[in-house]
Amino acid sequence: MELLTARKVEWLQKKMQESGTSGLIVGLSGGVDSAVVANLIKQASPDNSMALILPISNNESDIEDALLVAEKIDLYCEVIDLSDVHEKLMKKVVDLDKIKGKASKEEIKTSNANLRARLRMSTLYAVANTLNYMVVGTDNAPELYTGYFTKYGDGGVDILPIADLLKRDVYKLAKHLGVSTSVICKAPSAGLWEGQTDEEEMGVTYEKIDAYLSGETIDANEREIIETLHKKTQHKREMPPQYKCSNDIQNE
Ligand SMILES: Nc1ncnc2c1ncn2[C@@H]1O[C@H](COP(=O)(O)OP(=O)(O)OC[C@H]2O[C@@H]([n+]3cccc(C(=O)O)c3)[C@H](O)[C@@H]2O)[C@@H](O)[C@H]1O
Ligand SMILES: Nc1ncnc2c1ncn2[C@@H]1O[C@H](COP(=O)(O)OP(=O)(O)OP(=O)(O)O)[C@@H](O)[C@H]1O
Ligand SMILES: [Mg+2]
Repeated sequence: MELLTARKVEWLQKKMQESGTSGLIVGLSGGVDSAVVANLIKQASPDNSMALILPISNNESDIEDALLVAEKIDLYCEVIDLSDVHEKLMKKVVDLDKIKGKASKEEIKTSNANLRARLRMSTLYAVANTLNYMVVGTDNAPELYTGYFTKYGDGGVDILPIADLLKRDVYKLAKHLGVSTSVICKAPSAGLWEGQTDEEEMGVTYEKIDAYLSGETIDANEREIIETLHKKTQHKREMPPQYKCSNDIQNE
């Protein structure tokens, strides 16, 4: 874990140097992924790293956990409450003639949830642009493989230092880095609605996705869920398709 930490810290420093950026910023949720990334950016850039806590009607305990993570490693941290902005924007969306009374509750819930992630992304970039920082993402290997992230939301970042880690390795690294038990022990949640947990929404546990990605044998129905999620979300791992006028048409 010590060597892994050192390699990741060196990699972040190299990426900063190559990009000509001056620092690193992460969104801190009170969950384990962002706690690990917060530790890595603090080590990589002690004087030019920061975290933003961006509550949108979040649990008070998550905000407290996020503050504790930052405090423990002396990472500069500020809070911007986005609840009002989110509520106002969402109201304008649901009031559109094309949507009002026509979209289902489920469709609105999804849009409402993903808007949270995209407002956080916009806020992180607003700060990063001002300070010439890079936005550091927190997606891990199972999340990337299953596409369990919001396109251009929490997926909209500049670099992904824990993209290679299985969830079980994120926990190991978190323990090594001294992340508190309250953060490590809570159920992974995107926090996009009350009571949401990653595993319930995906329909498969991180343990099984980790096993699948490690080449271990898992139940056929679980493999099916993982492979379906992966296929359905391929578009999130690629650049948008670009229309190119073919030579045939140009010659016509
Ligand atoms: N085949 C295709 N080719 C190109 N684009 C395609 C497409 N299919 C959909 N799209 C586009 O993608 C959009 C759907 O993707 P997206 O907006 O991502 O939305 P969605 O499919 O809902 O995926 C987000 C999922 O990630 C979860 N999440 C979000 C944020 C954080 C975390 C976390 O772990 O913390 C988890 C969230 O709970 C939800 O299950 C569509 O509205 C459409 O614009
Ligand atoms: N309230 C928040 N404030 C700031 N950033 C947030 C907030 N909620 C989510 N994020 C950002 O979105 C990322 C994706 O959330 P995700 O739930 O996958 O990670 P996590 O909360 O760090 O860990 P876990 O998956 O174990 O809950 C977070 O790591 C964080 O960078
Ligand atoms: Mg979370």
